[in-house]
Amino acid sequence: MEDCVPKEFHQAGPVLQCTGIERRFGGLVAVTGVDLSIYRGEIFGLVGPNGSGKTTLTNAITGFYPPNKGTIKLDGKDITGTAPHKVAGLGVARTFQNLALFNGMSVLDNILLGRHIHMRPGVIRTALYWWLARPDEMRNREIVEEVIEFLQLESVRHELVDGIPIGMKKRVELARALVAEPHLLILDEPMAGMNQEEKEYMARFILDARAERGVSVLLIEHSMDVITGICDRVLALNYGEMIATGKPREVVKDPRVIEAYIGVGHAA
Ligand SMILES: Nc1ncnc2c1ncn2[C@@H]1O[C@H](COP(=O)(O)OP(=O)(O)OP(=O)(O)O)[C@@H](O)[C@H]1O
Repeated sequence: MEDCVPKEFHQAGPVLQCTGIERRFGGLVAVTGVDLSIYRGEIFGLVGPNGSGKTTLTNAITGFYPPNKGTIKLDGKDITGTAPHKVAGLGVARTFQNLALFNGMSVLDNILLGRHIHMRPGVIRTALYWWLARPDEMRNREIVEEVIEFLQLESVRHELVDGIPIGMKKRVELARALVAEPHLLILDEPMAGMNQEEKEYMARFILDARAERGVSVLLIEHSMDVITGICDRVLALNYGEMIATGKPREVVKDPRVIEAYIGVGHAA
């Protein structure tokens, strides 16, 4: 697997290393024997048919469903089983397959929520507002403004998220993840439900986030055009197991991947 890591990423070293990951739900083995390394600055794709274990793997990494077996290292440090809020505090941000925005709140307020991991509450802090809390608040506002501009959300900033189109909602979710200033960004189907133009915008934003904000990305995506267009490497899962890994153009042509998607194996 390491053989196909482009040289520039290999030199930068891994940000995430998963080894022998297994997660069961009762008798169901959702993910088993998964090894995966993401290098600094890489955009790493995760593909597989519905129910193949992609979300379960990301839930294991982010601490929502800790693995039953295996280890997860972030920046070389073992974080296996670490609680989700702590994993977030270590620089991992994610978006969800089903939008997790707060309806009834504005775009701006939804994005501001992404800063919560950098907010330090406390009685003394509040009492010393001008000396301690205010600089933090200014930084929060500054980064939020920066990300709103970066993702071109200016025109909808005061609108309720309920009323904006799906493509914009997905962008708001990305904004909320980016304001946390992550170094690893996990995107669970960020282009689901989008039209072609919206997809192209989102692909551009992901590439720019890597280039301008230095994030590494784990991208779950069904569209093979997107995978071959923006990912450096890709891992394909089926029934919770790794079936192919490597360069996107090779993985999408792999007969096991084609079979998994077409469902030939399911019929047998
Ligand atoms: N909380 C849970 N409890 C029980 N089973 C679960 C749970 N979460 C996932 N599963 C099961 O684990 C398997 C893998 O599901 P998972 O959602 O990880 O797949 P996926 O590849 O992300 O699918 P999709 O593309 O549809 O999102 C499925 O059989 C699913 O039903």
